[in-house]
Amino acid sequence: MASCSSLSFTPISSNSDPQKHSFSSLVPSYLSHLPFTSSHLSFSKSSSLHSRQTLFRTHCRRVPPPNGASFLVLGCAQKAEPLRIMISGAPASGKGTQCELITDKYGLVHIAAGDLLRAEIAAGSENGKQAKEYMDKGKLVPNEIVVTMVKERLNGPDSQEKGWLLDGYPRSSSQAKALKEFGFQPDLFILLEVPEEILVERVVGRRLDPVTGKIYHLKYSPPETEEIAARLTQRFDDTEEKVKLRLHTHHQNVEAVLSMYKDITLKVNGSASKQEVFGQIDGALTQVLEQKQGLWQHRGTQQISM
Ligand SMILES: Nc1ncnc2c1ncn2[C@@H]1O[C@H](COP(=O)(O)OP(=O)(O)O)[C@@H](O)[C@H]1O
Repeated sequence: MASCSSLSFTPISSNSDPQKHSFSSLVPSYLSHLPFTSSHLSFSKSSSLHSRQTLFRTHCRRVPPPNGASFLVLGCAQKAEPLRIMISGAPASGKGTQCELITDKYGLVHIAAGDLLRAEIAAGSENGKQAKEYMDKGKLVPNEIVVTMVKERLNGPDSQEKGWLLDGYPRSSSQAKALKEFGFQPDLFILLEVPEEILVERVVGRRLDPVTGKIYHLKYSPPETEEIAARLTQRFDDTEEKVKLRLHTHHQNVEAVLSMYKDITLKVNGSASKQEVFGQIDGALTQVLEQKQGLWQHRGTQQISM
């Protein structure tokens, strides 16, 4: 349901004071189908339009009198639903880099299945111990561990409010189906495509600065100082042997996942520069946002004029 940050009703042929009326008495059944609830509405003696959130539209429309009273709906600012995006690609295809650029611009909550699993390992939990055995072999961690973990993050209030960017999930059709059953449907599925020889080189040279969280590449994006160079770490599964296993797993599963999202898939050449890759993704996200905005405008107009 859309949220309406504030709506003011001002009676125009009634003597009544809107503040004395409850939502249900003031706005009976003829408005009850509007895409917001009474808890989202506020009444005001004044006719000002308050808007506290990022809003996409306002209305100024006279509502036909159903029961003698006549109201001018001065403003309903609806918030379109936030973006829900999935990003997929082989190991080192650039998901992390693009996720950073996307979240910076669109404010989505970044949920990376691999990061959630590494956090479990770092915490020494039972799930983490089990997950590590699979990750060491470049295999998918069982759904019993991954699905619940991801679902909980998607259900978090931040993800619900700001929208989400799901990275590295789903990696199999069963994971995609589980997500669908829980009612999570993305607006766009981004697939980064990079030739295998580039991927292996990227993975083997990839390093992490544990202090800043920044990712470096020994050849393509070397650390700025000797001090940083000295503290860089390598992910335990970023070796040539393990990345080949991970690539194998990726190729085994990617087609099945893609087939579930084929209508909303954006394939991007991930071997282009990071700005070029982001340019394509950004263009698609802008379009999706415009479509969502248009949809809400259409729905709102339809419902208000009923
Ligand atoms: N959705 C998932 N389902 C099962 N296992 C996963 C999932 N996401 C990540 N993993 C495990 O974590 C490992 C690291 O994942 P990730 O950090 O996304 O790196 P990459 O995509 O480069 O392999 C994977 O090789 C796999 O073992």
